[in-house]
Amino acid sequence: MVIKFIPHLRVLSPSLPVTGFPSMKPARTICFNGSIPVLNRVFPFKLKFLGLSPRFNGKLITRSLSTRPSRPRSRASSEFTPKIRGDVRASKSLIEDEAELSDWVGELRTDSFRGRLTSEDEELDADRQRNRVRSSDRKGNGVSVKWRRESEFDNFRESSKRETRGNFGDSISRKSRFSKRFGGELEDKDSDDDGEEDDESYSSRKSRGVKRENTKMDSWRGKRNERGLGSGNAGSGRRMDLGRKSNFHEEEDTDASEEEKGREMKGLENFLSGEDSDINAAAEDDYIILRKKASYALGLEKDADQTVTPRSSQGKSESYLSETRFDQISISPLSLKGIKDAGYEKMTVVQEATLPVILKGKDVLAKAKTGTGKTVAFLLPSIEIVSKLPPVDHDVKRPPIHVLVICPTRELAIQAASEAKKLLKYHPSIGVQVVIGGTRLALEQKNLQANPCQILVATPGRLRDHLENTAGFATKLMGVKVLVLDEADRLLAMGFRKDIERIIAAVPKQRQTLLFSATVPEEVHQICHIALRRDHEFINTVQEGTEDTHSLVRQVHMVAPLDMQFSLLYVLLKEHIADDVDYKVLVFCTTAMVTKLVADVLRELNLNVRDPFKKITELQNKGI
Ligand SMILES: Nc1ncnc2c1ncn2[C@@H]1O[C@H](COP(=O)(O)OP(=O)(O)OP(=O)(O)O)[C@@H](O)[C@H]1O
Repeated sequence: MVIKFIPHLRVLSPSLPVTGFPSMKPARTICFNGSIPVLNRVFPFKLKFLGLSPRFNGKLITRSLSTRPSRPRSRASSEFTPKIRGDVRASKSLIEDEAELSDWVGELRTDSFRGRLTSEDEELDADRQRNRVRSSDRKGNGVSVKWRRESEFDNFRESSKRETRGNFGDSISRKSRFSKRFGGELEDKDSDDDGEEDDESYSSRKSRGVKRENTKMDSWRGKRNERGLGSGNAGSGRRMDLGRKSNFHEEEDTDASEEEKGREMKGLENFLSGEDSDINAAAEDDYIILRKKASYALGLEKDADQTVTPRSSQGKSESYLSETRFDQISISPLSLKGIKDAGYEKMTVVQEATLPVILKGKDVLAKAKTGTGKTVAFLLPSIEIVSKLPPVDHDVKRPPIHVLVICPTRELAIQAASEAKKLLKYHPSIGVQVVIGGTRLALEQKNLQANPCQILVATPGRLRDHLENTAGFATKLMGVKVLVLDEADRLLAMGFRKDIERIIAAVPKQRQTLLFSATVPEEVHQICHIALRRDHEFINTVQEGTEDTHSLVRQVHMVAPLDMQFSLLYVLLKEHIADDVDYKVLVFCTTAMVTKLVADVLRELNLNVRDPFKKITELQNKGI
């Protein structure tokens, strides 16, 4: 039976354009340059016309998701300004990103964006807006900044579509209906340099488009009026607005050719025409491609073109279980019962290799990958050693601690203590306690006093704290028979060397020391010199050439432009959830603020999101 020691966990980072870990194999990279209609459906007025990852003059540009017209911006940082990706990243602070996201989410939370999840709702809404604003149009309101922005997006979408074609392999070489139509017209335009003709065709297009323009513009204007964003120049009309748009382009891109202008007008016309069914269809196509790519990346579907990276790098068994059962080695019946109740029957490779040696009383340096059962490997023999010691007299003022386990993190310490509790189920006289940073020292002192324990699991900083500030603690440590340094490499990498040296000095020299580590760099060797006896045994369960990462943890990374990262995250989550109803996904974001926003938006999208901050507040309230 193959046992998963680590749940199938996928690590997605929506906010990092380059998500890489040292051990991560870039199995496949997904670069996607289309727009994603997922959010368009959910937040139609927010993202509908945001072409994603456009290119400008062959260079990648990004645009902000924010639609706040009220925020004053310098022209250089205008949302319409084509930006080189690197420049944007460098110049835009996280705080700005957060502020924009915050506004965006704030708007999403308003009632006006609720309940528009169906196309019917969208249509109803659009009708309402059209009717509402038709009257305001008669009053001569100018076209809003938003309109201009959307036209601009449309143009960018177009240039993006054309220029990124081919970047996406076969998937993008299939022209979307939108780009086909548009591309075809452009070709005609290219072969025709007659400016008059351009004007003519422009004005005929324009006249064709007026009615539609009203419809679409009204919608935006209505929206803008709703939000009290001003009305522009009274009586200026559309002509002026169009002029404004052209001026904008002249200012932004002095090199814009006639062809480009024509293209803009075309894009504008397409936008004004309201024929967004084609856009949606193209976006729908792109969405399907993205979904497919995501499925392949997550291993939910087999990609005909790509070979799926085997989970086990060397094609070996994924199981870390050995053939030896726990009842085949000499451990007490009470421990065996605990093991059975925990659901363990066979030992893992590291347990099989270390248990007999530790039970013989030898010091051990064990190298084993994370998640391979190290905790049981050091706890079980430790429990056996304690169970053979004479019971502690209840009258003793400072009952000794016999086993001291040092873990690098609070989580690992809690995990080890709970594993110990499982194994101690039938050893009622042996107690286990945990002391970790981030909790109240006084509370721990009280607990140690009230419930003496023979096994103590601790993080180094807090243990040192107790050594220096808890009365009688140093005396208790003088009873240590077994010292365990779990994840020694991490302990040292996290800068606990001084603390460890202090702890080693505080426990008796006559003891057994077990040092478990996933890697054995020079620093670990140095600690071995201080902590382990010379005749210690080095047990290595990591075969040469195997990767550091657990073979059951599948890793892929995708590179996506900032402005489509949320959409991509959403698609991936939906794919994963559809595949696994008992889903558990951790999403890491750059800052606490972004984390909260992403959680809020995912919740708006009806995903079951655990609020990362709620848990912390709960723990703080409980005084932990
Ligand atoms: N012999 C076994 N049979 C089946 N499951 C086991 C066995 N030993 C341990 N496990 C389970 O395997 C999982 C991983 O074990 P454990 O946490 O001890 O690994 P680890 O190497 O200490 O990992 P980490 O480095 O993260 O602490 C746990 O859920 C544990 O309950």
